[in-house]
Amino acid sequence: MLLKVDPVDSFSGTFRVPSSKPETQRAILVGTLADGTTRVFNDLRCDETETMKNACRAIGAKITEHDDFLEIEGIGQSSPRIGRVIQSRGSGLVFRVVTALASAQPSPVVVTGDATLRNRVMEPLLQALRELGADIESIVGKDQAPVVNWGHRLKGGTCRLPGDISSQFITAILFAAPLAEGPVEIEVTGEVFSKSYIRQTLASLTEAGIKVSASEDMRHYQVEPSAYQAQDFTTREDYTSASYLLAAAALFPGRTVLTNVYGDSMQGEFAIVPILEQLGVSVTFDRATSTLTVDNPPGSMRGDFAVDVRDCPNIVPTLAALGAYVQGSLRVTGGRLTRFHKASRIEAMASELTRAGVDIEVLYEDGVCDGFVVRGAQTYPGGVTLSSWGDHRIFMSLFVAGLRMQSANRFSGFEDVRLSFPTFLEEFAKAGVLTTAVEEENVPAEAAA
Ligand SMILES: O=C(O)C1=C[C@@H](OP(=O)(O)O)[C@@H](O)[C@H](O)C1
Ligand SMILES: C=C(OP(=O)(O)O)C(=O)O
Repeated sequence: MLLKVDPVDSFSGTFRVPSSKPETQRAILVGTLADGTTRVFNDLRCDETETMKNACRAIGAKITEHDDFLEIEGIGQSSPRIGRVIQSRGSGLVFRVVTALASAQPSPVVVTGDATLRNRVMEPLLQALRELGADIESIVGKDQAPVVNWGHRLKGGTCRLPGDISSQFITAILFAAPLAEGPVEIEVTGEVFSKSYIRQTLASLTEAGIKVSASEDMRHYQVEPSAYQAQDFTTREDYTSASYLLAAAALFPGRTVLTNVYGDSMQGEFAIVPILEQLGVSVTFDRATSTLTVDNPPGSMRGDFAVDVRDCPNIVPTLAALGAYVQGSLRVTGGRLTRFHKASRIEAMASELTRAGVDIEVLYEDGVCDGFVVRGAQTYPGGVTLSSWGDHRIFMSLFVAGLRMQSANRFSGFEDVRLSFPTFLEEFAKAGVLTTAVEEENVPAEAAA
């Protein structure tokens, strides 16, 4: 099925931002590894947090979903009692952290995932776990998922990881390190990208009572064997999900209000707020009502803008969509990590937006695609079929880009919003965005070409 989405003349109203996926996933992990009961209020319910819950249940946690909070009975000091096969579906974070945790228990475990996950880079993590004493093998022999962890425990010591492939490798070792028999040191080589996600991990561990320290440049970490302590969490808003609503608000003059917004997030994608301000859009937080108001004056988004995304990788596709309407140019650099995400996100956005008539050029550094420059226009004809490349964030970004085109577009991959933003279509429907699921064979030949 494809989703036909009609463009709109205006965008305004009140919309609810989903709770944070990274915060919810980290809280589930801490609750699982802690002794006693953890409650996670305002948690995000979506496929990828469900995958984390199921993986944690397989580790031995008891997780109950109440109306407005999760209750987790953790496994505490007992070593993880991991089921024989753990399914991480498409979630990089689940696969990487659970693979590391599986190293800290005594019997064999297979960790696997879907076709997308099985294509993602895992070799540096497996290598680092081996340096710490894990006996881990890739079943397909390419150091990718699925893996079997033979369960010879995590001894400790020093491991090395690259900083420019995925911060989730560092997060994974940090979560497992307190369970090792001795202290763990992580040395990161090369530049460290996605630091905001490592900071979120460090904050979760510190609040849980783990003895962890990090150097200022985030290239050196030390973790002592220590116990996770149960606690209550309240999850804040997700700025990657918010970015789609904020970008839509920036495409049309007027006022938009977002709810479930608290304004003190550690997520690097909070950068979408200062970026909008740079583009001439006003953003005001009201802590008393937990809302954010966007006032977009006519004539915003004019000029030449440059953004570095090395600390906010997940808004790269959103920025490409936004850039399609910047009267001047938007130059985005530092996005090289996104080629290791669910899709190669810069290539995906450049390819699909080019098909829609957008002037977007991929920027390469050291031979790898690192960013793009997009020279926007007032509008585009639309009437095209755009692929999500199997990636929820590509679908949501292209959907936003289509809102100001002249005629309806069709998109693949709309079902994938359930991974991170299950209410995406309902929220956009509040602004009058009309969507219709259509059979693929009904697509006119010229649109499908
Ligand atoms: O730890 C996390 O929750 C995440 C870390 C980041 O991964 P990368 O460092 O691979 O970009 C981010 O892009 C991903 O969406 C979530
Ligand atoms: C965090 C994401 O994915 P992953 O955990 O698979 O990297 C995402 O795309 O939102």
